[in-house]
Amino acid sequence: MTSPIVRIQHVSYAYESNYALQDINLEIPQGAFLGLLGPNGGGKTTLIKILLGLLKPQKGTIDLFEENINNFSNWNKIGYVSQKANTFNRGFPATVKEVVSTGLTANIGYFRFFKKQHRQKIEQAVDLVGMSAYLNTNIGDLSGGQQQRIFIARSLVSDPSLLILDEPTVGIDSKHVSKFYDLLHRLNEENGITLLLVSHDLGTITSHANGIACLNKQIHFHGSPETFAQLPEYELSKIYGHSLQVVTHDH
Ligand SMILES: Nc1ncnc2c1ncn2[C@@H]1O[C@H](COP(=O)(O)OP(=O)(O)OP(=O)(O)O)[C@@H](O)[C@H]1O
Repeated sequence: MTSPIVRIQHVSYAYESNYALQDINLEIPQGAFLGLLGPNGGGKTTLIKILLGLLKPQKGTIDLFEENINNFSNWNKIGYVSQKANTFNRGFPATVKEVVSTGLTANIGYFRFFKKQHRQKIEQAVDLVGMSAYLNTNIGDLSGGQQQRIFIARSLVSDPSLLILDEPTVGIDSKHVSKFYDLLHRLNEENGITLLLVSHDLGTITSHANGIACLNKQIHFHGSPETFAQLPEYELSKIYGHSLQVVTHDH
């Protein structure tokens, strides 16, 4: 078995004296599609910020691609799509091509000398998300779902091995959500990109991810969606602080 590409060991993080994360242990194997679930304030964003190197935990260690995060420099291996990605105003003065090219900033020194390769990377990424017909379209003229695809393309131009998506379907209408998950499956299964998907949408995440981790200050569950769906209600309410029902969707 290959080593996990993310290894979180005994990580705790406090804002001033309030712990947002306590003794987190979590491993993400290469090729996983892990859904990270948790209530509001459960620490999901804090954990993502730690994985992106934006916050430094007071306790514990993190390895990314088998390297301690403090020595890790290959950040273009990690793509990030935030939930706020799809809030562009109509008329925002940038085309799809321009928006996607901003994902190359980390490699721009290299690409400055390889303009053709630069262009090809952008076109390939836009093709991968099924938006080739819109290369020269203004980003503000696209629907929320289309914009989110473009933001995924932007994160794909640097060839990430791990893609972190924070509530990527917030604000996207339901008919585009299933297409969006088709895209994620394609990236995961055909392109071998490991996915970490943060979501409140329990039903959708349990139908799509192949692993589930529940975070409410601590990791309360980490296992398969099938085992998660069979958790008794009292276990779920421990995770969420209130009772809830898992409604699975067909895909
Ligand atoms: N900058 C900050 N300063 C102080 N406390 C913070 C800060 N950011 C987050 N917190 C607190 O840390 C805890 C975890 O917050 P976090 O945003 O990581 O949770 P979350 O699971 O992402 O929530 P949501 O689903 O609402 O985005 C919460 O109690 C929150 O109030």
